[in-house]
Amino acid sequence: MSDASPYDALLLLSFGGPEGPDDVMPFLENVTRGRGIPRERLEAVAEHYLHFGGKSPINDQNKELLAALRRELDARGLGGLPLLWGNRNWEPYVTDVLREAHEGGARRVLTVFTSAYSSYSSCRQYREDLGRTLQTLAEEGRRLDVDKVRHYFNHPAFTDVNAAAVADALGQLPEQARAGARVVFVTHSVPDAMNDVSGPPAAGGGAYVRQHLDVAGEVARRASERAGRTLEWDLAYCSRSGPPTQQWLEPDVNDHLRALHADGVPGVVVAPIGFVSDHMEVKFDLDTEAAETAEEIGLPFARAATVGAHAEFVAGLVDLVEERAAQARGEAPARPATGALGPSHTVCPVDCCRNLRADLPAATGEDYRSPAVAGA
Ligand SMILES: CC1=C(CCC(=O)O)c2cc3nc(cc4[nH]c(cc5[nH]c(cc1n2)c(C)c5CCC(=O)O)c(CCC(=O)O)c4C)C(CCC(=O)O)=C3C
Ligand SMILES: [Fe+2]
Repeated sequence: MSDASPYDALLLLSFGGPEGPDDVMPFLENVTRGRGIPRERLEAVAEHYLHFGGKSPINDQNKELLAALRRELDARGLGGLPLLWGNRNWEPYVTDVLREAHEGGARRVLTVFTSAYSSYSSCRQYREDLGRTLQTLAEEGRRLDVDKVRHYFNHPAFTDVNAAAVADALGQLPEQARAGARVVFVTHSVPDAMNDVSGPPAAGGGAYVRQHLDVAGEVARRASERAGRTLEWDLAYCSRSGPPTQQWLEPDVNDHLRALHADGVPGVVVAPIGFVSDHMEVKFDLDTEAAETAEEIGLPFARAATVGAHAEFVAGLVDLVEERAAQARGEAPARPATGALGPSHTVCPVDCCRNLRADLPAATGEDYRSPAVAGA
């Protein structure tokens, strides 16, 4: 019998995205407030959204994931566990969602981020969103506690579903491009400085890249087994922003495709392991821009699916919910992980994925102290 106690609600915490053309600029202002993104970059990114009718794909993808999570929870006898959805940058905003949950009786909420890796952008910034929310609710006299599931980049469900997707995409390449095809794993670029401080300080930083390399190697190994031959692979990056003076992780996927073509590689599978669903970065930066680059140079190109709401991935997330709940009850559940890094920490250590701009309260960390509750 499944057990999610001591948690009384589960929250999917995500990025948020615009629902139509009028939302695009206000959304981008929410995302970039105080972050020093050049105006030209903002205008270019607004065009990406407008190219798709001003609507981000991310909200519908989250709704699909929520429906799949609901089915899996119900199937495991967790039909009574409320499932919530909140975002950082667009409605439904996480503060509103947790306020309403508190009103409905929730006191201890477990969260799953729609992001699998360690870094300020992919982990700590969500923890700060929760920290700010708990501060707001405390000022309103509401006490709520939150925890999160561990990073799932190396959970077997994540690596397995990605490996099947790579093998499928390989099969979509024209016959003559298949044998020597390269797998190009892609993730979101971040500033070098952000990568340098990613993960627990005790591990020496650089966790963002290290985790991706670990997943890439494991996914390639599993996809090679499926394909019956050893697949060569690289890691490339997309969606660089920020001023040109700042160093971000490279190579850019477009540059890398050109370099592979120049080396005589006959085809590529582009596998966006850095994304859990087909976000705008996947739809625009890969399916539109990188696909155009490949077309231009005559390089056969197939894009591997993201995990999305795949049943095996969803089951893995619910396994992680059960695992975290068991830990919260003082039990020692199995913590499966693929690759060389082992299961990630349960509670983020002090200065994990440090914020280089400001020191803000970040919930679900070792040094986090719940704010004083007004009137308590
Ligand atoms: C590591 C990472 C993830 C993966 C982890 C996770 O999933 O959270 C991610 C996700 C996402 N990023 C997204 C959108 C944007 N990110 C931006 C800006 C930035 N992202 C960064 C990093 C990441 N971002 C960084 C270092 C910046 C620079 C500014 C800053 O330091 O904050 C900007 C501003 C314009 C621009 O400069 O591109 C936009 C519009 C969307 C929504 C997509 C949709 O609508 O489908 C999603 C899921
Ligand atoms: Fe981003």
